[in-house]
Amino acid sequence: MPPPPVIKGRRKSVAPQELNKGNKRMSCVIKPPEMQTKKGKFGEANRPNQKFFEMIQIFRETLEITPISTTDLIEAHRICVCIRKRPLNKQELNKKEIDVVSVPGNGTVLLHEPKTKVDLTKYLDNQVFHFDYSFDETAANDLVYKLTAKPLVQSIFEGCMATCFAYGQTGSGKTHTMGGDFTGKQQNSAKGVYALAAHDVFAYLNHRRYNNLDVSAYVSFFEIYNGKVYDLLNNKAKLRVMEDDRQQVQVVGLEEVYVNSAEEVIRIIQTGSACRTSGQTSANANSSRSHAILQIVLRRNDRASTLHGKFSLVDLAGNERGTDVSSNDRSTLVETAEINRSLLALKECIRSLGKNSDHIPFRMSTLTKVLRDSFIGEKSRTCMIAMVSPGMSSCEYTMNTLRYADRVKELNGNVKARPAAKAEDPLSSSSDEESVVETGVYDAISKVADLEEKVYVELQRANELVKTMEQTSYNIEAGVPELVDYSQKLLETVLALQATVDQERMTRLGH
Ligand SMILES: Nc1ncnc2c1ncn2[C@@H]1O[C@H](COP(=O)(O)OP(=O)(O)OP(=O)(O)O)[C@@H](O)[C@H]1O
Repeated sequence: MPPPPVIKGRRKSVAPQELNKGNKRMSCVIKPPEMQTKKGKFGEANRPNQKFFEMIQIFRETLEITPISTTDLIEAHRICVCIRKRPLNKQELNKKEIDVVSVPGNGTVLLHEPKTKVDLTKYLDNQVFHFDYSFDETAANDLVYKLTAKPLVQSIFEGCMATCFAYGQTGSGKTHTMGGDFTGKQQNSAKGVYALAAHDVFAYLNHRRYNNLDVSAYVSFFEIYNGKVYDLLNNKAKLRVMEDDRQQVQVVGLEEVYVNSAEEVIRIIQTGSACRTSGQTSANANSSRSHAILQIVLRRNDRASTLHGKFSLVDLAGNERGTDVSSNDRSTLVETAEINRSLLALKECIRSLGKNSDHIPFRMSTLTKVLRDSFIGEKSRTCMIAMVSPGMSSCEYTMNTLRYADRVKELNGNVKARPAAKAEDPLSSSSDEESVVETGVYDAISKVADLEEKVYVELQRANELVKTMEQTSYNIEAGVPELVDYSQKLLETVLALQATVDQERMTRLGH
């Protein structure tokens, strides 16, 4: 068996080429006879998947680990994407689940996918991913916060619209990261990204550098479930999302509470979280099927309470809903379509922001609609913390999470500011030619945009239809999956169409 590659040193600089070329597959095969000791070097031989466990251990022994720490340089990112792995939990340990995720540091994450060939030879398909930061199971919330959300807090004092997303499978640690860690069933709200950000907001508010800003802080907390907005600070009142002529999106009637200290914000978070989970049973845990959004808003102390900066912290719905279409339950299918749409739209909006694209597909979901500010203009800052569960049984979901985060990250680093418009030279014939070509491109783009809008309207209709059908007693079980499937395909077509147009435009404009 060839030795697996070694990861050395700091990210991108001294890591071996194989791991630096992007996301790679590496195979590691162990033939059965080599591992037939009853209780060998790696402990219990009666663990299910013991062979895979041993292969992963052998692989890990070759990895050079560079632990991440609070003293690491914090790089300024307009879009930051990182991965956080949680430890195996009690249940997983009891089931002797094996840990298939390695985090050697420097932003690298490896997923060791256990595979079996037709001749029953077991092997690992090792997938390598690179992100801005990667946190292993020992990383505490404050370390994750310091490198991800903390830089965004300061940005809102500079007038930015900052957004931090917690993405991942149910049970992967989104709420643990955002809302605080658990001791038994008790959540320590003071130790989550929400609370740590609130502390820093007040630290900056009281700092002399921002004394002259004359702003105050306000908090709102709401959730989006099945495309509808519910106010968590007002007994889950259902709210409407409206867009005015200037494309400004408003959540009508959303409670915005003036706050004077971090402790007040923590109390509000506790009230909102309690409201979010009230009335739920374990069979109806819609907290993992809804997106929760905490917004800390800075408003000037003028008459109009003008918006100065905003920090949106989003605990997203479990992404396994996005892939789980096997269920025949109608409401689950509708939910799935909705979560699918919002997570796809979110990815495309962040990618459009990364590409400096003029067209941001924010209308594709309620989530992206209410976060429209976050995707527009030079003053947008985004951070995505993608959580992964380490167990072998979560392997497929973990791969989905890593791929999603990777797509969000894909264009990062290649982002250039758009070049200033060239002054027109009436004597230059080539400039005439160029402008003809560009006009052609823009015509094409606007035609495709119209088409896209029409497809979107159709998509909305299809979804409305699903909802209406859901409310009737007519037996429509067979029709719903087809409709959901149809709307999903339609959405994917639209997004692909839009990606092609954006790519074309970037190429023609020389980006
Ligand atoms: N980094 C971590 N360290 C220790 N325990 C963790 C970590 N992340 C998550 N856990 C534990 O794992 C369990 C599930 O985490 P959590 O509730 O945060 O998942 P989630 O992704 O928010 O799920 P859902 O989508 O259902 O809300 C909790 O008991 C939590 O305490």
